[in-house]
Amino acid sequence: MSSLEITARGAAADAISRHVPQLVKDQVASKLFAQDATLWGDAAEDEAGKRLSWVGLPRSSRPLLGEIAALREELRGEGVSRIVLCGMGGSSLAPEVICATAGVDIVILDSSAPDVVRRAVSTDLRKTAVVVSSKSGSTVETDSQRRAFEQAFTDAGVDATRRIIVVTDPGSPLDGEARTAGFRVINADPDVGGRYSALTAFGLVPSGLAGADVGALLDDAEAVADLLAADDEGNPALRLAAAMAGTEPLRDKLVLVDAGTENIGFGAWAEQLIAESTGKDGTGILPVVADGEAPQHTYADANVVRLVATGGDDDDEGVDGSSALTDDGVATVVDGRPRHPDSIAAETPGPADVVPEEDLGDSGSVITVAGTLGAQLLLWEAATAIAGRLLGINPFDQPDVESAKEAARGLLDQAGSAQEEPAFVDGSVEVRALGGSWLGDERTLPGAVSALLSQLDEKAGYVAVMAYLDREQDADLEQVARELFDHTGRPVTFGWGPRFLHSTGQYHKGGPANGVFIQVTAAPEEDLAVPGREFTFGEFIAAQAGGDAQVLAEHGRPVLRLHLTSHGRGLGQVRSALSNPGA
Ligand SMILES: O=P(O)(O)OC[C@H]1O[C@](O)(CO)[C@@H](O)[C@@H]1O
Repeated sequence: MSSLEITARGAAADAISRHVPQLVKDQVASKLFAQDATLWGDAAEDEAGKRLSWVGLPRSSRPLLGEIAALREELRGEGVSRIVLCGMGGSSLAPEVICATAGVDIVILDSSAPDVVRRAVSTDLRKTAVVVSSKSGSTVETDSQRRAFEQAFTDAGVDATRRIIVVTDPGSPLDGEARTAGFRVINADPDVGGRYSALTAFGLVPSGLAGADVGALLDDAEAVADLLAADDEGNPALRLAAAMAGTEPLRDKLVLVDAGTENIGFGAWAEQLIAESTGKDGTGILPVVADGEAPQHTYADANVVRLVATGGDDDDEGVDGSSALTDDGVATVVDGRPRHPDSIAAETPGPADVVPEEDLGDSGSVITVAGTLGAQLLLWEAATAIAGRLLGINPFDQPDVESAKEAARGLLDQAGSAQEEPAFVDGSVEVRALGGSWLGDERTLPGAVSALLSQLDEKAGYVAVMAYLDREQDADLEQVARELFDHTGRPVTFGWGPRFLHSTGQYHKGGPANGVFIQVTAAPEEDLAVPGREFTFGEFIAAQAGGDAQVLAEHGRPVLRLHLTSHGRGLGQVRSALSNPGA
């Protein structure tokens, strides 16, 4: 029996009733799984035509399993007990969730901060194997990380060609370079985009080498593939897509709440999939990852997704617009009675009765999702692609990401040139304000935070905190997202830089122009050279932050740049100012 369950309340249930019949009528599910590239309109057809192979991965990825198992045994035989994954966005987010959920260790290196890279390359090197994953083969963070590891292995007298495994598209720049250098290379399916690549070699190789049961992951995905391809009102992908992107007016803040799911860190993976797929042409769905005890997201544009443990959650049973898989197929619950969609469609052609708004408690729109990780990876990929059709956008391109990379390259070329002068310095924090004259005559850090928050659109806005720091050692900073939410009553996202540039970065620049941005950077304890390159890791991450801030400001977004000249003291000041805005 498959274990995929979607229930919905309020506006989300109403959206399901309103949109799913048409999606069934248009045969969207079966066309998607037949890789029909016309589903998103003419402008998207070319890109979609080379980005749909993921629908077949539960089967087409099977040949990888033997190769991964053999490689894992070979490495263990050589004393390898530590797997490091160098990769950004879709090249590392899935393995992080797969391994956390499987309870196996893996080190994810998705940072260009010198202190973070140094820690990764100088720990247990003799027991370490490194997977270098990059679909394009041209991501500068990943290339720099590889260079650092290659140098470290050489310095330690370890044969790097025995310890570096490369995953990349056939024919990418990295493919050729790695084979020439003698590294093992595993090619991935080129017709799958990064954020849809969880069930390709990008998700499976590092996870399998770390000890996760990737065969079971494919089994769980395969168990629901036919259900997700069915033109049927009980299809969970159709329901989730409608609930995500079909509310009227659109509730475009999708709050992902860990409400007991066994899929650890799932929100961080879904965040890139949803934000980078939908955040363009001035529209999109903003994932707001609310880990832990979620505060009440009761603002009118919130759509709350409760990720519950597989096996269901009795809070919402018997509620309209829900679909639950049972042994005998799919039942949709209407008026508390399990009914097959066919019988419902016959009897109730219009929207099924929606639970009255006043009965919804705090949130006007709630979606509850349960399912194994393998099943949910395929579910959310299908739902996001279908949501793109409902939003009228191409879910397979990321047009605005390149602009930030280009700006970063430009700043690297000027590397060493002094950054623009700060507006002022408060203790150990340099303060810069971009994207308008909103700072006014504020000359304290708390005052600057208040000035930025005064730009926040109270009906549709969000705050994005972007910390180019060490997500292990500075992890506590993430709590400011909750504190800023409590203060503003508006959604707050928190991203570690440059990691978020490959996740929500597209949305920040291409999505609705209603974000206000707080960027935190720091001088490294000690810089680190990038072997063979004319810049250091410290110069690179500073250029990434500067480039992103520049592009955001060019898009008219207000950006508050906070640079710590002394890590400890500066971080304390920033924590205090963000925890008590206007204090
Ligand atoms: O796997 P690559 O090509 O290194 O790209 C990493 C990530 O960067 C992006 O291309 C842009 O953010 C993502 O779509 C992708 O997952």
